[in-house]
Amino acid sequence: MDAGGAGLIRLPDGLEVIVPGARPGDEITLAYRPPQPGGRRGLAESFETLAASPDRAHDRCALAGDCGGCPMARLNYSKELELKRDLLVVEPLRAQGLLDAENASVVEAAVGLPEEKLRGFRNKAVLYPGILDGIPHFGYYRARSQELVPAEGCPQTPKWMEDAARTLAPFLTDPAFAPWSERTDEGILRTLILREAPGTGERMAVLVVRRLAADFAALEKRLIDALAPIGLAALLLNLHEAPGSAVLSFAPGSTRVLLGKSGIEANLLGLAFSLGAETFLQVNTPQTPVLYSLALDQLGIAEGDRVLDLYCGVGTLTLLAARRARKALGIERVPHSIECARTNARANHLGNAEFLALPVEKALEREDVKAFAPTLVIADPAYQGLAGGAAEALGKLMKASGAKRLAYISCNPKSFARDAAVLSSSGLRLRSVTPVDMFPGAMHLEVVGIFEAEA
Ligand SMILES: C[S@@+](CC[C@H](N)C(=O)[O-])C[C@H]1O[C@@H](n2cnc3c(N)ncnc32)[C@H](O)[C@@H]1O
Repeated sequence: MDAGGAGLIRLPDGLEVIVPGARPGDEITLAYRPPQPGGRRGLAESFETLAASPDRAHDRCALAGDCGGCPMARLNYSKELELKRDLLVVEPLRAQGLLDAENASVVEAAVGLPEEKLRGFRNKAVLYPGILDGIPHFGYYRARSQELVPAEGCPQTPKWMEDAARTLAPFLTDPAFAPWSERTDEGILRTLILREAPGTGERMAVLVVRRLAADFAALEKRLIDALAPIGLAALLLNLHEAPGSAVLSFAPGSTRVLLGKSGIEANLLGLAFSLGAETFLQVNTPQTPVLYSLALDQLGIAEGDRVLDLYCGVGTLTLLAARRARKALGIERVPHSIECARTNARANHLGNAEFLALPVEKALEREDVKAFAPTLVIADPAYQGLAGGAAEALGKLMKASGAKRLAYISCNPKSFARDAAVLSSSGLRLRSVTPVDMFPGAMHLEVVGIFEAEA
């Protein structure tokens, strides 16, 4: 398979042909378009399966072929984990020269979900409205397009989220709730965000609107009544007037409460966290504590440690680390997340956790951050990884402060491999890489990399 989840055939002359929909182990006949002159890869125009791969799964997702979000859901789960580990994690590390004879076995087997948790694991769904063949629906966009695929039947989505979407769909024919079109800028409703707080099960819905219709107040009452059986703890309205594909508006005053509270309360590994409309939290409920525990256990926090948590969001890992350490310092560039982190620290009576609202690449150059002199570091960056010189600056800071270990959690093994090469050349040894599957079915793996300071 290629890294996008399509089948890939290697011909004896070294050329490759991409066969979307085919799986490793399938026996097929195909017609294909050869590569462009100078190119290496051709594309299948059609294919016929003579014998299906023994690793094919037929019952994991009925939408897998149509929606394109989970190309791996047509394989059995153990094969999916094995392939994703090799394609997404081993290959980029090898390309960076990090898997030499000495380091060949640093990549562990991928940690997957138990079979019974492969359904309904999402705690967040971002659904788009649309009218398909005259019928109103909420759904996901088909991979690499803005074509709507109705969400009904998506195995990742909990049933109550499907029920909420089904309840609201008929309202889409009301002009005060009509689907917004990015192309024409007509309509009202941009997205429906549904969230469920891990640990407590509290439910939230956010209606993101491009504009408010004059008669929205009348509709509001009917929406609230219709949603009553869903048992929402929070129903919010987010006014998002800017063009573009950002899911909601972060502008002050853009979110108001229609029903219940302004946020929901989560409990993660025994600590309480407030979730607002826009708060970042890992989307996979059963796998989040697995990921965090693995990173914190492998970091090996002792009572006297000073833990620096980079890209800390609302302080989830900072506070979990603070519970085991002498002091923890979280750094994050979104000021609102830092406010939430401070509130979360107070709510959990963790007075040994502090937070700074700064871009990491700038913070690592500051004297007060250097003076914190961490003994251990956590980094959990966004897709871009330790960007803007942060990898080099982190290597220097860890050396200067004599920090023992770094736990680097990454949602993008490619930028992880790039950063691992920089960190390795600044005196940190890559001890282990554990892939953790946060998105079964999708071509995605999270990794936890542990780096040790060389003696
Ligand atoms: C993958 S999230 C991790 C959040 C947190 N560790 C958690 O598990 O909930 C990455 C975080 O990095 C923040 N971020 C992105 N770029 C940043 C930068 N240059 N400096 C600081 N924070 C940044 C994002 O706002 C986001 O909260």
